[in-house]
Amino acid sequence: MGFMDKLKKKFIQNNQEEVTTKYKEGMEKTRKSFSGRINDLIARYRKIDEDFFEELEEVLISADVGVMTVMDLIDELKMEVKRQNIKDTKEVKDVISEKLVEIYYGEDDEEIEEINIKENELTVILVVGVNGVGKTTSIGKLAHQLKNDGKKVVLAAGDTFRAGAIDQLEIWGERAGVDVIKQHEGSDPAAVIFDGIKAAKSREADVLICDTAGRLQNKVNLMNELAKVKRVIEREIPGAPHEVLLVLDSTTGQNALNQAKTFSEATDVTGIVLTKLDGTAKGGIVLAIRHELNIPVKLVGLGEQMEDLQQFDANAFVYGLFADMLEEEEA
Ligand SMILES: Nc1nc2c(ncn2[C@@H]2O[C@H](COP(=O)(O)OP(=O)(O)OP(=O)(O)O)[C@@H](O)[C@H]2O)c(=O)[nH]1
Repeated sequence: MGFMDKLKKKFIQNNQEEVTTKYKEGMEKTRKSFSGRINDLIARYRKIDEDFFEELEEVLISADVGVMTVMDLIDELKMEVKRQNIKDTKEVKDVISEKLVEIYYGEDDEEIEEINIKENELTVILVVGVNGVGKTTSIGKLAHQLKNDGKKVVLAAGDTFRAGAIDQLEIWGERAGVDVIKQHEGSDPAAVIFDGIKAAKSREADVLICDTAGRLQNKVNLMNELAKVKRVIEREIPGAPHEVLLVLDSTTGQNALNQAKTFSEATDVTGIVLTKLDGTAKGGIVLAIRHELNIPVKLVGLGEQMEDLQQFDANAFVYGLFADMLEEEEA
């Protein structure tokens, strides 16, 4: 049984078909482009040779997989093709799917990296990222999901810089049915977050999600602002923040990678929220982020609905990428 068949079986056994459907739908653009180009390659090359690998390399790079990641992946593929003595290009697609999962998880045990939510104590999540990437939307969706899981959630409107950011967060708070702590535009973000902590404590909340402004023009300012916010949080709650989530827009490709570099230099980013994966044909960015920056992707945006923010699962991701392979077989 091939890797993709095994994946399918595993998802069915675990009653996770809903997850695979979300990924399949959300990754349609990437699948059509990426998998389509690989199909085209396979049709043109009967035998696996150097030229085949060279073209495959181009396909992977143009899907934003990242040059370093692609090099490693191609090396792995070459070894595996030799080891299994694969001659037929048709079989190679299954090997690619397997290696993509392996390259994502790297040396780690294959394990989904969940958001770190503490039991019986207040969890503080700091959310950073530049404007327009889907930060507010993602905070709203996360709040909604945590609330559905039975958690009491409070939001702190720490983006006091962008006009309208506070109102927007309030709208999401209303939608999700959670409290939003705010001050006026232009006030000190650290002060808002301080208020948020006080409120979360007195209301016995389980999770406090803090929005922040993401001004990138000046790295020193960004660093200072984030450091100040973190100091306030650490002082009030030892061991917090429990997560620093960086929101990136997957449609921005290399820019997203550059933002990740800048933010991880400014603060300890513990996880990535990758939005708008449904809006790009270059979903390979997930692999580049993980492999080249070594920061786990914890959540992905697969659409505009509340439930479309999904925990990242590399197996489901690869399943979404190559789902047409299984349908071909079934047909
Ligand atoms: N299709 C799709 N759209 C998304 C996703 N996440 C966010 N969006 C959309 O992206 C747009 C920008 O999102 P916002 O949350 O308003 O952007 P922003 O991050 O608030 O800006 P800041 O709060 O200033 O950082 C909105 O129209 C969202 O609906 C996603 O995963 N898929």
